[in-house]
Amino acid sequence: MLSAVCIGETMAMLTPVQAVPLDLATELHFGIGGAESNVAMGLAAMGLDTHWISRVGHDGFGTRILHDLQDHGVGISGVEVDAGRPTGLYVKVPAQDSDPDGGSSVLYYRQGSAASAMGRETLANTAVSSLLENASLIHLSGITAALSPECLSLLEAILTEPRNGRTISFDVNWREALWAGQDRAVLKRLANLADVVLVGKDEAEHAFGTTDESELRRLMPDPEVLVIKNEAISAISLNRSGSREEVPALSVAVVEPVGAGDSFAAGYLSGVLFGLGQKESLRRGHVAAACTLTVHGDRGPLPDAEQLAAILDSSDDVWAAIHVEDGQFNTGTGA
Ligand SMILES: Nc1ncnc2c1ncn2[C@@H]1O[C@H](COP(=O)(O)OP(=O)(O)OP(=O)(O)O)[C@@H](O)[C@H]1O
Ligand SMILES: O=C(O)C(=O)C[C@H](O)[C@H](O)CO
Repeated sequence: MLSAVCIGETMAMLTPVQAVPLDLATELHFGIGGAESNVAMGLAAMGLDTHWISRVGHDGFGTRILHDLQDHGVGISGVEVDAGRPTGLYVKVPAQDSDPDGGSSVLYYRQGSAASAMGRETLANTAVSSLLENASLIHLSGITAALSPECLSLLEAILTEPRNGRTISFDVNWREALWAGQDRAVLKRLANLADVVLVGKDEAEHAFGTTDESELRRLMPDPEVLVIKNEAISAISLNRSGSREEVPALSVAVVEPVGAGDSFAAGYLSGVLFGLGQKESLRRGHVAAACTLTVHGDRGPLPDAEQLAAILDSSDDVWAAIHVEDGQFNTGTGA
């Protein structure tokens, strides 16, 4: 059976209930957020046997994270509970009207968290090693590399193990606040050890100093596939063999962009795992991202299986006419 394993930190997430600056908030909504566990939930929603490897504190935040993941069908046998360190926390402040780029801002309280203490020795945990050994896909991200030197060495250990038929994907997931004063060159090194690399054009500038497609491929020659996402425009996959596929993004009435990259990763990687071609996999990425873009929060529900299949199989003309709003996919053609 195909199985996927995602590794990384998930935090408790607090966000003002009303769209007001944090100091004026009277109520905070309590949820959870973590890029790699978002991917895990997305892969589980696509019908894959999916597991999450991480560490949480022995506290209510950690317990909530474990329950939420289980509720979404993600296996948690590879999660350690650390009695000596807390679960990480972040606060997401919604976009303000005065905000020129309309983005929400994030405050992290994750230094010294349970997950940031993961390291090479995590691989000695028998549940963890057996999940990794049996995985068809292992998904990692650049966020983990920035959490601590121990977390970085965990990624290096996983990426340099013999593959034995496994695929390792690496989402660059640039997070500005985590890289201040750290050497971002490690991201290029890690990416070149992976089989599939995903990066947003906006992130590429920060992480690699360029958004140019050929230059990015020159900097990352080793992965079998490099996927470059360009928000509302398109996503491009560049194969090591030289082939290139570009699929336009869907037209979406965006409510909030957070989590779209994770949903894209889940959709795209589900295609890779099911053995589909690049065009089909990129389309799956766009569809999953569109579902998330039309909701508040890190993940939106997918269309039912029948509609999903119809959208994914649509002609290029129908694809170009699709508009997504409130989680509804409309083609205007009745298709
Ligand atoms: N305005 C938009 N309209 C339509 N689709 C979009 C839009 N913005 C993002 N997407 C979808 O979300 C995917 C990921 O977006 P983006 O290029 O921002 O990646 P990212 O920077 O990795 O995301 P994240 O900030 O979540 O990590 C895109 O490939 C596309 O499918
Ligand atoms: O920013 C991070 O480190 C997170 O993992 C929190 C969010 O869930 C993430 O930004 C969405 O991708």
